[in-house]
Amino acid sequence: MPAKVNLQLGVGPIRDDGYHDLVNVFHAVSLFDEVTVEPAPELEVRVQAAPYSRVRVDGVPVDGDNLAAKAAGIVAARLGVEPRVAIRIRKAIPVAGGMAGGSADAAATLIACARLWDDRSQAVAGDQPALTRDDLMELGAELGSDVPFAVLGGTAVGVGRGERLTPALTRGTFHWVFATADGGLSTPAVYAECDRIRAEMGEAAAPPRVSEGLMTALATGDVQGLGAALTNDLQEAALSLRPSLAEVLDTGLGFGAIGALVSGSGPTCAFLAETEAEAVELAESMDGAGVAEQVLRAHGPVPGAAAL
Ligand SMILES: C[C@@](CO)(OP(=O)(O)O)[C@H](O)COP(=O)(O)OP(=O)(O)OC[C@H]1O[C@@H](n2ccc(N)nc2=O)[C@H](O)[C@@H]1O
Ligand SMILES: Nc1ncnc2c1ncn2[C@@H]1O[C@H](COP(=O)(O)OP(=O)(O)O)[C@@H](O)[C@H]1O
Repeated sequence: MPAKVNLQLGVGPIRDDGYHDLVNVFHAVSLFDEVTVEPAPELEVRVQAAPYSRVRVDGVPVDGDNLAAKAAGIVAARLGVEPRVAIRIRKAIPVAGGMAGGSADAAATLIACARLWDDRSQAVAGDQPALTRDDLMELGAELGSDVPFAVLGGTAVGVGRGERLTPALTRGTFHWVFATADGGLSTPAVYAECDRIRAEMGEAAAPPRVSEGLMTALATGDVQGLGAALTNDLQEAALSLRPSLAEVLDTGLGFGAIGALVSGSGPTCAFLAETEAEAVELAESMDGAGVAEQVLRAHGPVPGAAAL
């Protein structure tokens, strides 16, 4: 189940329900959590770092608060069964890193549970599959704004709170380097800091619009154009809460990254490289500079969550 980076995160005014209106261009990258779901006497969640991964999983809940457990509950309720499953999560996506690892685990669990409980529901529903991918994306939106994209994958434009998706046309593969940070950032805290800074500056948030330059760069596979078009309205807030990220971004740009930004609410920073070979070089240089907890490499776009 892939991680994501936001190629454009346009944050508009705060809505009555407390969410912000967004233009959120999601891009799924080849950094995967692995989730297995098996029948069990009762709902159970186990979380560990994936083999060869140094992800710190201590902050991840192993009870009903885990997004994967909530996903199992929501599918069970829809199909009229009990959520009696053991969910095992092997994490390679940084936790609370702005790469939507929890959403990836939730998407995987939605798909796995729908498949596991499909037989019973088919008896009720005839030849129709129990739940289509669209149904699962709808259920996912109840779990979190990023979950529908984790089901869909690829590259997509999200509006509303980020849950209403349209796939974007892309050409080719893009190569990324990610610099993780020690300790996560809370998504609500970063949105609140963005509001605080705007209020302090007396700025009224305008409704965000999709960047045409970004869409053209994606459709034509123009890496330089993509690098120039990367934007994140939460970046200033993430930097305000974690000033050390400025040095991380500067270091990557200094080593020749053709674009750099904080991924979503951070603190992971994303760097675009011209080619795979340049990504390897950039990752080595970043590693040597010692400004990141961990340096990871990935490519995108990749498909969304899938049952194997
Ligand atoms: C910022 C983004 C960018 O993709 O993700 P991360 O970088 O954290 O992974 C998303 O907008 C996060 O999506 P997700 O993590 O699913 O958030 P949710 O559970 O829906 O909401 C958590 C909290 O974030 C804030 N929130 C979220 C979405 C939105 N459009 N406006 C908001 O203000 C609200 O404070 C909300 O209570
Ligand atoms: N399966 C899960 N994996 C990771 N975090 C989870 C999960 N379920 C719930 N959480 C909680 O959600 C928070 C944010 O998770 P995550 O999706 O990793 O980051 P982000 O929202 O920054 O992309 C974590 O700090 C953790 O408390």
